[in-house]
Amino acid sequence: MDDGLNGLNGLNIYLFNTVLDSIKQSLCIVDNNCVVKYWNTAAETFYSINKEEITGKDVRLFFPDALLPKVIKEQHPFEDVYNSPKKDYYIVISAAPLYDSNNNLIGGISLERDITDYMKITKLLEKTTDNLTLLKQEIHSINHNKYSFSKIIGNNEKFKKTVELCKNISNSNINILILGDSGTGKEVIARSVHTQSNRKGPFIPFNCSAIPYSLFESELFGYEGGAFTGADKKGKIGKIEAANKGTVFLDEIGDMPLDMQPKFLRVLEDGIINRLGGYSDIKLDIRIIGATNKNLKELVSEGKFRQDLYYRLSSVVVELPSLKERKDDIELFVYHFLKSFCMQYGVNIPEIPGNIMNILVNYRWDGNIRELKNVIERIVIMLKSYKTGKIILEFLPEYIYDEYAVFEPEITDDIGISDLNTAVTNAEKKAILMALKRSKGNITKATKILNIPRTSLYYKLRKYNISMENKVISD
Ligand SMILES: Nc1ncnc2c1ncn2[C@@H]1O[C@H](COP(=O)(O)OP(=O)(O)OP(=O)(O)O)[C@@H](O)[C@H]1O
Repeated sequence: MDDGLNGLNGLNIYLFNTVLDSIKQSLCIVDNNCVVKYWNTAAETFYSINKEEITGKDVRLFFPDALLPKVIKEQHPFEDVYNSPKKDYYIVISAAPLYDSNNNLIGGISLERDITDYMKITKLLEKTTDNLTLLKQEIHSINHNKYSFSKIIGNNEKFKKTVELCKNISNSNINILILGDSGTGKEVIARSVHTQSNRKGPFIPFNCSAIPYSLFESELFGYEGGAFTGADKKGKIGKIEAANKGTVFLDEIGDMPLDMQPKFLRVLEDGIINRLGGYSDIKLDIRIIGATNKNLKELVSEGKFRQDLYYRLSSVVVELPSLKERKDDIELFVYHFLKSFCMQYGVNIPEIPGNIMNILVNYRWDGNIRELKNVIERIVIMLKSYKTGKIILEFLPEYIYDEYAVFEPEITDDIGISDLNTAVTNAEKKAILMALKRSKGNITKATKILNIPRTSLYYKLRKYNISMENKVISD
């Protein structure tokens, strides 16, 4: 007769132990009083509890929340129950009641799969996925908010006040007129206002001076199918309509043709447009930002710009200072653009020599920030191609360095009477010095003036011990 777990003896026990110890999962067998009858080697290793220690004892003494007592009580199997029996360890338990041949409950068995490594990898994966999501969001926000007030550079007080004003009115629907010379950042400001406004529609720029008169109306207001010869049969929406729920940026607004201005005034007043060749009004939700480097008031007095349009446009007028009015920001811009172009071109960020920074700070910058940005890009490109590792004066565009280059060698007329060889030598030295003076120390130009190869000039400089130390432009 089978007496359950207590019926295991001799060979049976030996075989039983060998089989169960070869299982890689932790295994525990208890009798119907929850007393441990078997504890395999894998369980010993995982829980650091010896067989001798636990066998014959109530499993609840070691594991108060063990699953086996529940299995025995409910006589119900459990499969793949997730548990973390100790910190940073994870298992999946399956447990079932055990019955003898007469179907009497004799105990329970549990098998535990160690999934710690799997859980660690899963957690790592989750973390990596989270990081990836964050990075994606970051990239999205960088790409979509390429223009935002936080990216606008400038510590100049006048400029900071202007930016503050723009920030404050971003959220309202008020029209803005931005005044400033070319390259002072009018479009950057307009785009930042749009980003900050949270208007759902797009930012549509339109340059009033870049569109031929014949296309102006159809480009800005759109047209109905067949409105004019060559027009698309389906018609086309104009820039203003395309910016519905967003912002239209009208650059060079002073150049808007006079006969277009009443039509545009209607957009400003009622948000209504009529496509070219169309009869129905199209109501839009539009914010207008205009910009110009011209004196609009003067254009009004000359009759080139409608006064009512001017007043309507200039609810808020923002004036951007030119770069020479914000000299205190030039160094900041230089370092900002240097860093960003070095990253773009894969060049180590170099120091800027004091004399070069001096030139950059004192230059006129008629083209404002755009011009400065282009000069810094040029410097970085030269740095990359010439692999000098440092910025030299010749990297500056010629029109800038010519203005600042100085080379004042001492040229004496007192050659004196001497033998012919000495006289020829002295004359040659003088010619070289004068050529260098005229070329402001530029070797290439001096060789052209002297009509000799570059190598010859270098040879003669050494021969006559002519130092180029006073020259601002290095060669
Ligand atoms: N405050 C600023 N911070 C960083 N970059 C700027 C700033 N202002 C202008 N820039 C850069 O200078 C360049 C010229 O700016 P933007 O096109 O806005 O000038 P603009 O006044 O609209 O010129 P234009 O009248 O010729 O259209 C752009 O490349 C822009 O990125």
